[in-house]
Amino acid sequence: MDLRKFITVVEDYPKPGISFKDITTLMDNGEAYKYATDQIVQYARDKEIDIVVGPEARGFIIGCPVAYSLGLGFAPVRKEGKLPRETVKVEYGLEYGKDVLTIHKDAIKPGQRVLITDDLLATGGTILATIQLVEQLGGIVAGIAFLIELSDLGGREKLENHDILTLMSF
Ligand SMILES: O=P(O)(O)OC[C@H]1O[C@H](OP(=O)(O)OP(=O)(O)O)[C@H](O)[C@@H]1O
Ligand SMILES: Nc1ncnc2[nH]cnc12
Repeated sequence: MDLRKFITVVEDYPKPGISFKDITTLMDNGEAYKYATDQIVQYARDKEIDIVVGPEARGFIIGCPVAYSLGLGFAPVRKEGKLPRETVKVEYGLEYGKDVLTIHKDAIKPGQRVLITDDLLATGGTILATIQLVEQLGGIVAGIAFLIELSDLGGREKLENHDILTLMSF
């Protein structure tokens, strides 16, 4: 299936010069959403994953159905102030800003193998921060899966020591 045709490109959103890749037109198509989810599940199957982790908000949309399908749990990475118990945190840069990501301190046990999911790899800031959070807790990043890679923003180069899957690129 050609997943690219389900992505809507919105120019100059949320700021002039940004070409926004809107995944909602993939998610609201049951066949395309299932196909994309199944591709990631297939990628993860032989990696002996213990838990799926994804950053808010769009990492949840990708990671939760993958975790469900693999029969695994999902641990959310959230922006600061959103998780109620003790967290670890890391500051990171975005294509259009800066923020702090957190995860519950007990979300991952040392030695657990983690699949990280997100919708899109741009500069790689979000995913690098997520990797740091997982590793701070002693988790092993066994795979990282995205729907979309923006190939001009250098994210892939920052992840060169990791096993990554992207389902389409722009
Ligand atoms: O590779 P990067 O340059 O870090 O950019 C990619 C990240 O940016 C978007 O999330 P955003 O922070 O906009 O949050 P949202 O999912 O809550 O909209 C997107 O969902 C990725 O997580
Ligand atoms: N160009 C883009 N489109 C959609 N989400 C993004 N997150 C970071 N850059 C993005």
